[in-house]
Amino acid sequence: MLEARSIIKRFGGITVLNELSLSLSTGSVNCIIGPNGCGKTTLFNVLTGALKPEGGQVLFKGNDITGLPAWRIAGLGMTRKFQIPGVYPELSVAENLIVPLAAANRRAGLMATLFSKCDDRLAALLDLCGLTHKAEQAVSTLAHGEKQWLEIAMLLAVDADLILLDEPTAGMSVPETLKTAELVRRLRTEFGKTVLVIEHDMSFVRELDCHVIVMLRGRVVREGRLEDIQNDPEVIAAYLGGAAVC
Ligand SMILES: Nc1ncnc2c1ncn2[C@@H]1O[C@H](COP(=O)(O)OP(=O)(O)OP(=O)(O)O)[C@@H](O)[C@H]1O
Repeated sequence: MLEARSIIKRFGGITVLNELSLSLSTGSVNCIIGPNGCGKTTLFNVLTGALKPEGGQVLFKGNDITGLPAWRIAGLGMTRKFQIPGVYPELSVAENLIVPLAAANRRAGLMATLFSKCDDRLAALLDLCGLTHKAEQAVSTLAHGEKQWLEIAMLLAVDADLILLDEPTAGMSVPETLKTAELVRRLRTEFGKTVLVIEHDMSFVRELDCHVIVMLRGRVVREGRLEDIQNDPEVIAAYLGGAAVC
């Protein structure tokens, strides 16, 4: 689905991504962990076209997308969630989902059925984010976690192949975090999506039970199951100067 080859990104004299390489297989859930400032968000910015790299190559579904503008990359099927929920607070939950559903229909050339074709998919998305009973409620009245889940469902509505989530559990309670892990797993199992998540919360990473990618100083230094990497000396040293990862 995605391959990053030797990506270099510098800000002034500082090299933030230092020949970073990674690849994501289609239909996989992947989680990037790494200490503050190691370049995780910068990587998302390069992958999605918000930043141009100084070196390297990004391949998405076999196409070279290096340096393409963000709107082109989004149109090719890569979508991203920021930490702060990007929802329309004055619209209802259902309306928030109908907007991206209609946009997807428009892209697919279904102009005559822009809204009428949304019904089945709307029900599935409301179920995914657990908000069927609040479909007509204004989004401004939702709890923080509910807004995050709604936005993930909105990403699904545009029918992207690759979904990038930047710290989706930030500010969530433990039950909300567990529910978010379940939702992200369903993106793969029920909808066949490829997912790449940045996350600091190790209980969430464990709950996701996915492929873990460890970043350190702008590179990928380890990959594998959480149970395999959590006792790695370099990974432990990267966190809190030696405290265990979990
Ligand atoms: N636009 C920018 N201009 C200059 N420096 C930047 C810019 N964006 C990021 N940086 C720097 O690049 C480094 C990596 O930042 P980045 O946000 O990618 O790290 P991160 O791993 O996502 O951190 P965190 O876990 O705290 O979110 C930091 O030193 C940051 O200050």
